[in-house]
Amino acid sequence: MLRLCGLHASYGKSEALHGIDLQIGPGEVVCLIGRNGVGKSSTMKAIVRDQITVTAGTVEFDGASLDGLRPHEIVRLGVGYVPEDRRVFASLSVLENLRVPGPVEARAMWTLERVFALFPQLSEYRHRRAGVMSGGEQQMLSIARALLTQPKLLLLDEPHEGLAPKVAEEVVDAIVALKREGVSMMISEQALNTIRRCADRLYVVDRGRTVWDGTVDAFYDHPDIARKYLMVQ
Ligand SMILES: Nc1ncnc2c1ncn2[C@@H]1O[C@H](COP(=O)(O)OP(=O)(O)OP(=O)(O)O)[C@@H](O)[C@H]1O
Repeated sequence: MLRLCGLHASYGKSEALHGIDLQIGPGEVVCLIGRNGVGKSSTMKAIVRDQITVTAGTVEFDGASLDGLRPHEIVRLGVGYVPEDRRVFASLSVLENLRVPGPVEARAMWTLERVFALFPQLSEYRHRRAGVMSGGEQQMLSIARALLTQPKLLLLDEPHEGLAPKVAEEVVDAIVALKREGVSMMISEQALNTIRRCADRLYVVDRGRTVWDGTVDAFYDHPDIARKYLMVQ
């Protein structure tokens, strides 16, 4: 479904990714893990061409190269993106934010009714301005809006960053529900309990490169990997 090969990418003249290799199959949930600043967010940005420029390597989605496509064209092909900063429109209501992706066909996989069933608070607050909602509610809104683009693959960048533990747990519950629905996801994640609940496989990123990948069980069988690449040095 998604394949990154030898990906290099830069912010202006500053190269942030120096060789990312990864793939995600249909229905798979893959977590990117690694210390702060190693390139997890940049990998997602490189896939959707957000702020960063791909300078070498390839990104293929459903067998076709994403080279030369603009962000909205990549979304239209089926890559949903929930950025770390959520980017809800603060002055618009929940409902207006959810209408941003455009009209949804009645037989689409994700309709307003279905995203409201996943996030009942959004239904309750549908006329509330997004800017006055809590961080957790804004995160749910950002995920719901991405689902309404009918993604085949959802990229979630640190989905519960900065949220209170109870709200963070609700967001993780929603991710688990999406996994049960068969939604393919790439999640930038630091919390090991989330990884245990959601991930099929992991990629460890270090200094702009993928340095290890394997199943969650294999990761826990190799504590040296966590010591080397995740502990603060
Ligand atoms: N908009 C930007 N302009 C210039 N450099 C950037 C920008 N965003 C990130 N970087 C740099 O790119 C490198 C990778 O950052 P990135 O945000 O991808 O890391 P990360 O693994 O997602 O970390 P975190 O968990 O802290 O978000 C870092 O050196 C960071 O300073």
